[in-house]
Amino acid sequence: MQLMRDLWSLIKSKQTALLLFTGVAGYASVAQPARGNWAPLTGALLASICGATVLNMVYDRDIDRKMSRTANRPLAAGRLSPAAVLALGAILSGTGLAWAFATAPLFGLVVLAGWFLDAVVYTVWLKRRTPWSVLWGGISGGMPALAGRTLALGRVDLVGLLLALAVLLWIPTHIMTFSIKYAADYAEAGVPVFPNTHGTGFTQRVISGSTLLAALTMLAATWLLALPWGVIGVAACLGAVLVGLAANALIRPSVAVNFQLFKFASVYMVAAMGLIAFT
Ligand code: HEM
Ligand SMILES: CC(C)=CCC/C(C)=C/CC/C(C)=C/COP(=O)(O)OP(=O)(O)O
Repeated sequence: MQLMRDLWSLIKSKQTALLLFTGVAGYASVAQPARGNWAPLTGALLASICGATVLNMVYDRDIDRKMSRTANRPLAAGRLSPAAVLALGAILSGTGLAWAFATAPLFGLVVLAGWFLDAVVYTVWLKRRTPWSVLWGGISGGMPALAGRTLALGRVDLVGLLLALAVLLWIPTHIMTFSIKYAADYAEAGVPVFPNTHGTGFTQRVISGSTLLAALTMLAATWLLALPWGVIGVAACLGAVLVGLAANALIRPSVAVNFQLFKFASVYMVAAMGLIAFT
């Protein structure tokens, strides 16, 4: 039972679910998909995302041990063998990437870009060196949405790029809010994050600016998709709530207000991508 729980926690289930959902939304945003089908979309994408995440867990086990939030993860706590989990991450990654390339080379390239930016550029190269690592992690996080759209359409288009950009611009709302709350933990582990390197005020200004841009970018995507006006209105309202929460965090900064924004950021992404997927 503990083994099952440990294996489950290796894939950061909530993060993986949201990433996969953005891929589904990108795919479903095309009314009549020209290529591919749901099996490679969900299967190859899920295996690649899980593969990258499992490899991230292996590489980060030393810093995870130093943070109270992550110290009980199975590798950090020594309950699983790094070699075995490395093999699992490699198998998942290999299967997912091979399936993606076999389905459609362009889809494979976008999935590979997401995998590489997370597993290599973010995790191995930048996370311990610079707070700007989140930029590359954010680009990686936008790749599932672009991959889904690209598989359905057979080419990269503006809407796909806007969906990926919306995820990237949403990243500060998602992770910088979180790193304000856990700044001491990150400092302890030696991971540079904006609140520690540039100060909380600067971080909050970046969050507000990029939240506004993320909401506008998502709105532009819904408009280009020619979704019904009512749906665009709902997307605008959701964006307005997100921007309002970010403005509140800027005007009346507190750990609680910030964390409220972190939580709502996930709700916003699910809802906005849901509107795109199911309209
Ligand atoms: C630079 C990129 C990213 C970083 C550094 C990052 C970091 C984090 C961290 C530290 C957590 C908290 C984990 C915990 O509670 O222990 C988290 C949670 C989460 N992440 Fe990310 N993340 C990134 C990108 C993404 C992307 C692109 C998505 C999906 C589109 C995503 C979805 C989630 C979800 C759904 C959660 C759970 C949130 C909750 O508990 O309310 N993340 N992320
Ligand atoms: C198409 C494809 C395969 C895309 C890959 C998408 C993917 C897995 C993005 C990861 C996003 C990311 C950098 C999370 C950071 O985790 P962290 O290590 O900062 O979080 P932690 O501190 O909780 O471990």
